[in-house]
Amino acid sequence: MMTTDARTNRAGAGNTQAQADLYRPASSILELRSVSCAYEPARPAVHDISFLAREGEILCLLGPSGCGKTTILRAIAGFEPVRSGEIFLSGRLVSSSGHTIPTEERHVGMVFQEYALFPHLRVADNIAFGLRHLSKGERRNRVQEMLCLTGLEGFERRYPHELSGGQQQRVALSRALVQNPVVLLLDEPFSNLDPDMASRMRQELHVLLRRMKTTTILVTHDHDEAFAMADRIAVLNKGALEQMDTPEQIYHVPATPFVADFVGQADFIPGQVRSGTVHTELGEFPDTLQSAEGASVVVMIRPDDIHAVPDRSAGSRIVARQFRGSENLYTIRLPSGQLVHSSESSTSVYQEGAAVELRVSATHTVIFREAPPA
Ligand SMILES: Nc1ncnc2c1ncn2[C@@H]1O[C@H](COP(=O)(O)OP(=O)(O)OP(=O)(O)O)[C@@H](O)[C@H]1O
Repeated sequence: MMTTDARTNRAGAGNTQAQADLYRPASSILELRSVSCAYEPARPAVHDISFLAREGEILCLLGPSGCGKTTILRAIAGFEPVRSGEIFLSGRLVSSSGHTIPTEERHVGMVFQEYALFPHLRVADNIAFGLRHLSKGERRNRVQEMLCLTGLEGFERRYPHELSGGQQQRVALSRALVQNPVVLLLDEPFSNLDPDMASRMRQELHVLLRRMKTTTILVTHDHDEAFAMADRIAVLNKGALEQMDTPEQIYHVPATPFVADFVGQADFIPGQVRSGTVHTELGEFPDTLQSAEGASVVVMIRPDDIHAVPDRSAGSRIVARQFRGSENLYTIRLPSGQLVHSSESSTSVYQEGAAVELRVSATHTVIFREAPPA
């Protein structure tokens, strides 16, 4: 398999004109330019996708089922041809319309939901599978190094069926990482683990990827997972890229109502623009859209920006309390009947029906022309 040097050389190679055409300066490890893929000609599964991943970056593809996450991952791996657009790995053109470099020449590492370990091979042999070109001694050293990094020392002689789900996942990761891939592709790698184990594995993997400085593309439909793992998140909807940004920006400054709604609890309060200000039942907000006088807009507010204070004379009422361990999430009915949410500390316990005054912190409110479809 490849070494770091081979990677650098490959990106800079190209003695003939034909080769030169296939290479471009490696400003990024992975770049997609206006990529579209379709299983059926008339219905693109992903459409006009552009993004790049920098060296060592952990990038999450986040979106609901069927939005095209796996298709993008498969196109990067070379399993899926692109209809139009280009994919570059280390500056090398690997996919374009009518041109697909085979998977085995892309030097990508992959871990799928079901891990796909070889059941008849012991842990050490599973990890060493892609290292057959190395000498026996070198192979042993590399496997030992991975066992140590992933905490699998002592398990090398076990078969996959003798391991827990979390241990199997570590073997799958080791098998991918031991080959020093240009990019590591992870497709919902925690979906087969129970919540506690998934959370532990997320933290372990994060530390490991940081230590190895491995550029990683992680597919998930779970926004908490994306927030916990990613340097940047690409939010997808119906085959299109809605927003690509840091987790904080995605959460606090969503580009579209879909993103706002998908990545966390959000309330959309209707308002009217008068003299550059949006007037709503919850108060006034600056109109960042610079709408026409009298225009109808909605204000997106997160529960952490709405603070509920008990006040017998207030017109809003607590409808429900959801205890979430570190916080209470309250559903509150405004005098108009609209429901909004407020997150309060776990020690602030208010009864159903209690009257509360709502204070909104305007720092993270976002104005949209319309609410997302119900
Ligand atoms: N082999 C296939 N043949 C035809 N259509 C397909 C095929 N694979 C996927 N699709 C369609 O392409 C679209 C994108 O699918 P994809 O698997 O990439 O979505 P996803 O976001 O990964 O979904 P999930 O989270 O459920 O895995 C969907 O509409 C899906 O039905």
